[in-house]
Amino acid sequence: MVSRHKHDSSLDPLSLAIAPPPNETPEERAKRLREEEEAVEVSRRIDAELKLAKVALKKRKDAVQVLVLGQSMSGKSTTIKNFQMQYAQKAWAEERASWKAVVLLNLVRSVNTVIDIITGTMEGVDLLSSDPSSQLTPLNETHRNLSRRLGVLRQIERDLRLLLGSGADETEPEGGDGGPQFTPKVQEFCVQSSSGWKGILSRVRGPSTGKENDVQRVAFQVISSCRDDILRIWNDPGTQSVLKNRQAHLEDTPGFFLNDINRILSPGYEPSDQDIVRARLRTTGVQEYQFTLDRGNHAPVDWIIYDVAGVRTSRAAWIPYFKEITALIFIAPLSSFDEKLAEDPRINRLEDTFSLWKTVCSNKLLAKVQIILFMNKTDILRKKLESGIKVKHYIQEFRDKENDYETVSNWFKKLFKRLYLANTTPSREFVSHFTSVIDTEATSQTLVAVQGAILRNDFVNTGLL
Ligand SMILES: Nc1nc2c(ncn2[C@@H]2O[C@H](COP(=O)(O)OP(=O)(O)OP(=O)(O)O)[C@@H](O)[C@H]2O)c(=O)[nH]1
Ligand SMILES: [Mg+2]
Repeated sequence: MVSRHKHDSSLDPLSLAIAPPPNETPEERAKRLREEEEAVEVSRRIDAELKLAKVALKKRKDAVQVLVLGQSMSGKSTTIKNFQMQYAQKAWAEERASWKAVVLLNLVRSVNTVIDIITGTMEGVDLLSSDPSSQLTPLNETHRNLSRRLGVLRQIERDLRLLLGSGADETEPEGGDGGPQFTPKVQEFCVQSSSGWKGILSRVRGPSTGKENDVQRVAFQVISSCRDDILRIWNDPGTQSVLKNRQAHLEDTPGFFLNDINRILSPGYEPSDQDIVRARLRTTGVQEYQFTLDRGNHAPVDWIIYDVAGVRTSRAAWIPYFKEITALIFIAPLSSFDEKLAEDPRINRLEDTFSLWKTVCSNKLLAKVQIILFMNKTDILRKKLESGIKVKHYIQEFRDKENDYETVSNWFKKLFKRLYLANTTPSREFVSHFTSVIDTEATSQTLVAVQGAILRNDFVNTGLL
């Protein structure tokens, strides 16, 4: 019969290994016990962290994940700002002050553009056209003096750009043209940041002190000291006539704040919601925003929205997100029918958008993803058409149709729908909205509709409906 031996630690190699030394002094014993306690504490902490990571991963998997896509300047970040304003009011309020530096940068950039055009005209260097009639200018010595005095704003623009990082530059660093298709440089551009604007916030304000950044403070002072000169040069009929002659419609360019200069330079200025949606800062890498959407009687739902860079060289960074997402919002700026891509002036911007749209609709990884089209910048489209710009001069297929807003916008919608139906997976519905995402009130209605549609679709896909 086999008898059970009482456990003998002298026979157990593990017990032997961790047993205290035979001649341990009281100090050594105290030290050993302290170290053992610390080790237990570290292990407990790791367990807790692992548990938290697991919960976070599950939360992420359960979240509604939305990718916002479109070419650069289409209005992706502005759409997400609307989401933030509506559903993440605390973060929105905390970040408000950080937009001041962006507004100031946008403002000085417009002034510097005006000065570039004026000095170019005065020196006989035609910046925007080769029209010989433009050599006759209504400019004089006053313009020259004002431009010279405002030269100090060049340094202010440089300082603010440095403060705000690479997104403050409209041009991409050197690096090849990927074309409208996705290039294979995924890793290189896949810079994930979960901080979004918070990164900028901490750069603009001291992260711990919350005090206004020196660069921003000096910029505000210098721009304030130039206010009268800026107003004189901007409101001058000669300047306006030169700008008109050069077809430099500054008022319609992103981040235009020259008409708000008195308000912006008043003491204690803080950007309004409208200022923030109108401010322009290019997205670099991928930024992530999280919201919890309260749904009245239903359980709240977590949302993760990804904002990506739209320039051609960054589009490869979109692909890894295709596998994760629930829905994709595609932003198509309709007003761009007469513009060229900044990164490749040979390509019409609307053609690039159509080409991207086709690629997205036919992408196999997105076969089950709900796609929602925002036909954006309708306010600028309307203005352009009313000012007499003819669509047929840029898109021949439009032919001799009426050049009014209703006809043009509905014709564009038909083109998007036709491309969609020819390329999408069967039974996926075509969902589209005409938008002007700087109109926050109208956009909030659109977002409610989008939210409902995405949740409904998600429930159907997960078998909950
Ligand atoms: N007038 C008008 N301006 C808009 C509209 N949508 C966006 N904008 C402006 O256009 C500029 C560019 O918008 P963003 O949201 O930064 O563009 P984006 O698609 O994120 O661009 P990238 O980050 O470069 O990819 C901003 O100054 C916006 O205020 C619109 O519907 N109407
Ligand atoms: Mg952006």
